Amino acid sequence: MSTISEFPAPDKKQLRQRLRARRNGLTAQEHRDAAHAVARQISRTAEFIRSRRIAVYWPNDGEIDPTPIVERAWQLGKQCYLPVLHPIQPRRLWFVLWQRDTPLYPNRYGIPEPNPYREPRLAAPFLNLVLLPLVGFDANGGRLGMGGGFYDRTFAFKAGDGHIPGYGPDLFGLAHACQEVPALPIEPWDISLTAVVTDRGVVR
Ligand SMILES: Nc1nc2c(c(=O)[nH]1)N(C=O)[C@@H](CNc1ccc(C(=O)N[C@@H](CCC(=O)O)C(=O)O)cc1)CN2
Ligand SMILES: Nc1ncnc2c1ncn2[C@@H]1O[C@H](COP(=O)(O)OP(=O)(O)OP(=O)(O)O)[C@@H](O)[C@H]1O
Repeated sequence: MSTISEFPAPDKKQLRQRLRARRNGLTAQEHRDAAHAVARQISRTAEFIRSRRIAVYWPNDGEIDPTPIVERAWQLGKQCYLPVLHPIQPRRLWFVLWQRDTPLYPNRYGIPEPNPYREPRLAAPFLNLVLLPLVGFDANGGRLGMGGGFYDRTFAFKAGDGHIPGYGPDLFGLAHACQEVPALPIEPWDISLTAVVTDRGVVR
């Protein structure tokens, strides 16, 4: 019997709704404070300091706003990339360079993204660090995303048969501290995170 199946799988869809409502219930001031606290935590990590190419995201639906860390990265001469929905492969992401003056266009979910045919594009393995938005997390590295499996598919190369340990970017999940839940089911396809960064600290 596998350990995974011994956990009663909580209704992930319901959990997602509850956690999304929770972070959307934060005040504008709480969102700003959390964004700055998370930026401060990230900026101190060895991973951030050594990274030259960092994937971030455009905040959506009450997610931690990465703007303060993007500003910091730009000031330090690091390159930031935004996820772009892959035009052909379902539920995979491309990463496209995002500079101060890069025009952005809403994708099918209304999330702004750069034009992948006009701006430089980077394959996922060549990123050094990826900041990814979480809907929920637990103390054991369990994670809950929007449910599309976009990040799981895009970074599946970091695990499984034939993978090279340490190959590919570090992955930091970003979340409000209030997104923590006691236990999430770990699914076979879940990618493992290097750390979860919240406004309260870094959980490795
Ligand atoms: N800021 C941000 N950018 C991101 C992601 C993300 O989670 N956050 N993604 C991470 O995967 C990718 C896009 N995936 C997404 C998946 C679902 C929804 C979403 O809002 N879904 C709606 C249903 C929309 C529909 O049915 O058309 C919902 O769940 O309410 C948004 C983005 C790439 N960019
Ligand atoms: N590497 C993969 N190959 C094929 N299908 C996958 C892979 N990873 C995830 N999936 C599928 O994607 C779906 C969504 O997965 P899950 O609910 O774990 O998404 P999530 O982790 O919340 O989303 P995201 O990765 O976008 O943050 C699942 O039905 C799963 O079967």
